Amino acid sequence: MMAPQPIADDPGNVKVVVRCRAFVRREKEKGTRCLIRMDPATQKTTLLAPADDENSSSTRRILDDKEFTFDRSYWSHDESDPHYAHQEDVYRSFGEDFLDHNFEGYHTCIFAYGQTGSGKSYTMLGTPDNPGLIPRTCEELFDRIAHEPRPDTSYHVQVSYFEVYNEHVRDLLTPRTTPPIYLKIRESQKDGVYVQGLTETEIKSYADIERLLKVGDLSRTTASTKMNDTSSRSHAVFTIRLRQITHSLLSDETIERTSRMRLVDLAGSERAKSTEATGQRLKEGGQINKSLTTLGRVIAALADPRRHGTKGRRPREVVPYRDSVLTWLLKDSLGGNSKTAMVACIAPADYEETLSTLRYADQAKRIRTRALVNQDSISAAQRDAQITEMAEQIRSLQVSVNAASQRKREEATELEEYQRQVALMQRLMEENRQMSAAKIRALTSEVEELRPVNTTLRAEIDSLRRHLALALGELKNPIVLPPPRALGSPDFEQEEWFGEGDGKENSVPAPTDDEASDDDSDSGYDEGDHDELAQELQNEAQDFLKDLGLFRKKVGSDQERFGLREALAEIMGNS
Ligand SMILES: Nc1ncnc2c1ncn2[C@@H]1O[C@H](COP(=O)(O)OP(=O)(O)OP(=O)(O)O)[C@@H](O)[C@H]1O
Repeated sequence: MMAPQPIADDPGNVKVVVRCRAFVRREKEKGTRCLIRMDPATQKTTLLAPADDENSSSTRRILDDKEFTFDRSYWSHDESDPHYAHQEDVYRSFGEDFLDHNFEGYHTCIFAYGQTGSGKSYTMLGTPDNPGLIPRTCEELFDRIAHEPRPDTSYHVQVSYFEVYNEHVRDLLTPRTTPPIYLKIRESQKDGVYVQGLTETEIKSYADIERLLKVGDLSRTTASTKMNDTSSRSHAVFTIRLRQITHSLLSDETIERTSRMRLVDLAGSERAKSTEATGQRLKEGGQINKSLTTLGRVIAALADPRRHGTKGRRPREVVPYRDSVLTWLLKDSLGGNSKTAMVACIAPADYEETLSTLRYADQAKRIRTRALVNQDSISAAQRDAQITEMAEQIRSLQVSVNAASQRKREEATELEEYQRQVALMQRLMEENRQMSAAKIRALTSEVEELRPVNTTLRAEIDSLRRHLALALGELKNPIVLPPPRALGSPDFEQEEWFGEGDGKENSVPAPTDDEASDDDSDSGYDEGDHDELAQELQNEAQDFLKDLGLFRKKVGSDQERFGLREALAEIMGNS
């Protein structure tokens, strides 16, 4: 759809009305005097200075009567008064006009301002018996749609409801959550300032709206303060969006009007002293006052006649919309494309607070907005062109969707490949694990097989050691045997003699001349031969022991590698 084209520019001032409520029980009990006078003929509102004993001002200044003139002054203080303004009167003389503007295609905004407990919620929402501006406007909206239908027009109504609490935006048409969900504020060329993700509900009847209002009011942040049992601690913004699509058979033209009606119930301005607030209430009060002060600065900047900056005058002052969430959201309604009204609600017996409200309202009177009819009209030919353009758009979107799904498919293939690789890796790892287990099993059985060989070898080593020890002992202390002799030979006697000799046992016989000339090797008892043999045996034994050491080491390293600690430790212990 094309952006709505303005067909009429209606610069006008913000409409300001004031409403004075009745005494509440607390005030009646105190026997408070009413400080407000209203003249129905001139729409003048007079704030009377309190008597000395009623003066709550801390400075005890001399207070004067103050007079203000507004578009309307609603006297809702004394029901017996012929000029008493009922809820119906307020709607008929003021709210109804704004509904007319909506049907004409203008954006509108009505906001209620005033100190805490001054009657803002009563004016905007009212009670089931005395409904206020919001329900009355909605009821009449559907009444008009039902009873004055133009056969060539179709109507579409959407509503949204949110609150600004402690500088956060919360949807009132969704259930409360803990922690609360806060929505973001966005600004765009086309839509201006808007709340991102806000629920916009299509409405078919007033009954739907009644239901949604109940949901929203239950969700709204309220609390009991000294000034009001059910004090609204947030600013609540109820928005109705009306789309009227008219098709003229005569000109074959389609006209679409889109208008937005904002109905704002602000939180009450308050003095901590009057509300006796502490803790959370005091913090809320601080935030409420902060956003209302910013609203005051925005109003002051917009009301400043110099802001339109003609030659030689001071340049246009920057309006501090962005200094609070509330003013940012109401930017368009306060100083832009909107017909706007303010209902200043006042309590009948609070001079200071009422004076502040009336001054605020008096300043708002000077704000000028430039309301436009938000209308988009297209001929049949344009509509056809639009349809063609949209069809083209759909086609290109289809291409994007296809490309996106192709990308998705590719991503899916990549994912599949990844999963395949992971599976492969897992399989390889499993195979490795199985191989290691098999190796360990094989080594274990090898060790088991070697165990008896090992035992045998140990036994052999032991016996060899013993042999070696004996051989060495024998070499060191040889047993001398008589030389072999033929039986009956003449030397036999001599041999005996030799045995007795010099009485020494095992003494070496003196060699004969022949023997002395003989080579040493002939003798089996040569000392050098003994040493050599001993050395040889020793070396062999050492080699053997070295081999055994290597074998042990091998078994030890296998034990390390394959973790057969216990089994091998046992083996090693045995060896
Ligand atoms: N015009 C009126 N006629 C009768 N009672 C009224 C009128 N206006 C307000 N009241 C009563 O005054 C009390 C305070 O009104 P309300 O809750 O509307 O104040 P408020 O300005 O919205 O306060 P707050 O800022 O704390 O939310 C309520 O009990 C309400 O019923």
